[in-house]
Amino acid sequence: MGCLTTDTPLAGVSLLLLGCGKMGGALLNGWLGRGLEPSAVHVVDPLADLPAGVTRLTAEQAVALPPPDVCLVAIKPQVVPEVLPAYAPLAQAGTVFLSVAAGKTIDGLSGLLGGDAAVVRAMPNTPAAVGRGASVLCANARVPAPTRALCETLMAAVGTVEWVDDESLIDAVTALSGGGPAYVFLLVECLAEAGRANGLPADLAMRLARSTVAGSGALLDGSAEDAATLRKNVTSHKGTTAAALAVLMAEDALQPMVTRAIAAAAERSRELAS
Ligand SMILES: NC(=O)C1=CN([C@@H]2O[C@H](COP(=O)(O)OP(=O)(O)OC[C@H]3O[C@@H](n4cnc5c(N)ncnc54)[C@H](O)[C@@H]3O)[C@@H](O)[C@H]2O)C=CC1
Ligand SMILES: O=C(O)[C@@H]1CCC=N1
Repeated sequence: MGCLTTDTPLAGVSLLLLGCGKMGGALLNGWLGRGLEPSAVHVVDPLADLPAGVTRLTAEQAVALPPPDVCLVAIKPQVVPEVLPAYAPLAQAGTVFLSVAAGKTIDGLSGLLGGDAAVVRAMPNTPAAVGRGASVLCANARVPAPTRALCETLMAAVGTVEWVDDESLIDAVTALSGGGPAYVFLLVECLAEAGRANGLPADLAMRLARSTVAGSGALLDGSAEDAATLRKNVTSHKGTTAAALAVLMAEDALQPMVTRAIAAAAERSRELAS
């Protein structure tokens, strides 16, 4: 297993990526930016553009090489059942499979890898590309403590990490933080469109929407206050924000809609298990 140090925690870790699209690529960019050596990374992905120094392999080549410390599974959930069995020899040789595939359960993944694989199921999000991801991890009993620590080190290198023992929670995690960046970006789009509808030039509205959401995220991140307090700090008594929040916080407005959206995503995650 790769040697971990606090200075360069990713130095010496060997990695195989199955899939280097939006999420696999975001994680890889984050890891390379934090000291992972490109020469220690092999990727099986027929289509993705790869960063300089990273080697592309076929599945046959990947299983013929010495087993990597970690195999990241970042292919679409729908192709996992047909793709994963070819990598069973790596599982038998001690590689831990770190899967970010939505919905795919630890038992299901382990079964595709021969039945007794060490599997960590993770749900990250794309801000990992800039070191600001949020991941939740869950491991099976076959993952020894040092391997668990290695997976935590990898995910912690690109953002916050939390562990859960109850794997069923990962469906709601997927709905909230896995897809969460999309909802925030939609808010930017909605703000920009609302600004345009209220008379602003479209490009100015989009610039204001982007910097308002990014700035609010930075303020939230650096603040000891909770989100409700930061919201109240903006809201003057009988002022303009209060007028907007009366619409957004009406009984049938944003909260029930967001709760329904998260429930729909969690249900889709459960469906993707099979
Ligand atoms: N995009 C996101 O924000 C997040 C995605 N995920 C999960 O990450 C996984 C990947 O999703 P995305 O990156 O969004 O999809 P994507 O379509 O961008 O990437 C998938 C990649 O897999 C490659 N691929 C297809 N067949 C392959 C094979 N047989 N062997 C190796 N590579 C193959 C494709 O060429 C593509 O580059 C999914 O399981 C998804 O649930 C998890 C958290 C967030
Ligand atoms: O939309 C999806 O299924 C994946 C999982 C979380 C974010 N993207």
